[in-house]
Amino acid sequence: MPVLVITGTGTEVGKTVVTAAVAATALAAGRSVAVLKAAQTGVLPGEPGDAAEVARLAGPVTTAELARYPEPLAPATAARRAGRAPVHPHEVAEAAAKLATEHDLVLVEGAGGLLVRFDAAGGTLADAAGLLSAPVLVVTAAGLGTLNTTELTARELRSRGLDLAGLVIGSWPAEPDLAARCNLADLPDVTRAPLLGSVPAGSAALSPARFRAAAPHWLAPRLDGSWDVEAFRTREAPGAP
Ligand SMILES: Nc1ncnc2c1ncn2[C@@H]1O[C@H](COP(=O)(O)OP(=O)(O)OP(=O)(O)O)[C@@H](O)[C@H]1O
Ligand SMILES: C[C@H](N)[C@H](N)CCCCCC(=O)O
Ligand SMILES: [Mg+2]
Repeated sequence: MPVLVITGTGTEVGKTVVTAAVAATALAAGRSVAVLKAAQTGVLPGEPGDAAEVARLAGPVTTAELARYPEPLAPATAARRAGRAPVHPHEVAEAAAKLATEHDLVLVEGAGGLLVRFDAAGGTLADAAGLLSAPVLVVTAAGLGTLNTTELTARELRSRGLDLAGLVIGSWPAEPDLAARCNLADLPDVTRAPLLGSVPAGSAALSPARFRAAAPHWLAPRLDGSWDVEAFRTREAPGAP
C-alpha cells in the first residue's frame, strides 16, 4: 500500500515542510499524492492547517484532515477539553487506506512526536502505522539534543515491529555548528536507519515555484514515491537497536 507515515521527534521539527518536500518530489515524478493530517490542533476553523500548507508549497495534492481542535495541545487533550470526539488510530488507518485506493502516494502526518496521544485510550500514530503496515519516516532536528530523541523514536518503532523508513532533518541551518555536522554521521549510526535528506532552514518561506524546483534535491531519490514496501524494511537490520 503506498502509504508513508511521517512522524517526528517532537512538534515544530519540520514535519509539515518535510511532508511538502516529499509531496513535491513525488508530484515532480508524475505521481498523484494525498496528504492526510490525522488531527490538527492549534488552528481555528477556516484557517489553513498543515495539509493546506503542504498543498501551498508542493502543488496539487488531495488534502484531508480527520478532526480539528482549536487549542494547541496533543489531540487527545484538545479533544477532551473541547468536549468533542477524538480521532482513533483505526480511523486514521481507514482514511489512509481509502486514499491509497485513489492515489499513488498517501502521506500521513501526525501531531507532534510518535507517542502523542490521539484518544483517551492512548492510541497514537504508531498504532495507525501498525494497522496500515506502513513505513514510518522520522523528521529530526539538526542540532544538539537530537541524538537522544531520534534514537528513542527509532527504538520505539522497532519495539513495535514497525518499519523505520529513514530520517530527514527538518531544518538544516545555513551555518551548521559542530553538533549538527557530527550528527550527519551520528544520527544514522545511533538509529541504524538511513539519513534520507535534509530541508534547508527557511525553505517554507520560499515561493512555491522555488520550493517545488528545489525539493527533489533535498531528498534521496527513493523518497519520490517509487519505493515498494521492501525498500523500507529496516526493522530487522543486523545490530538494530
Ligand atoms: N526547513 C524549514 N524552513 C522554514 N521554516 C521551517 C522549516 N522547518 C520548520 N520550519 C518552521 O518551523 C515551524 C515548525 O515547522 P512545522 O510546522 O513543519 O513543524 P511540525 O513538526 O510539522 O509541527 P506540528 O507538530 O505542529 O505538526 C514552523 O513555523 C515552520 O514554518
Ligand atoms: C499544537 C502543535 N503545533 C501540535 N499540533 C501538537 C503538538 C502536541 C505535542 C504534545 C507533547 O509531546 O507534549
Ligand atoms: Mg506539522
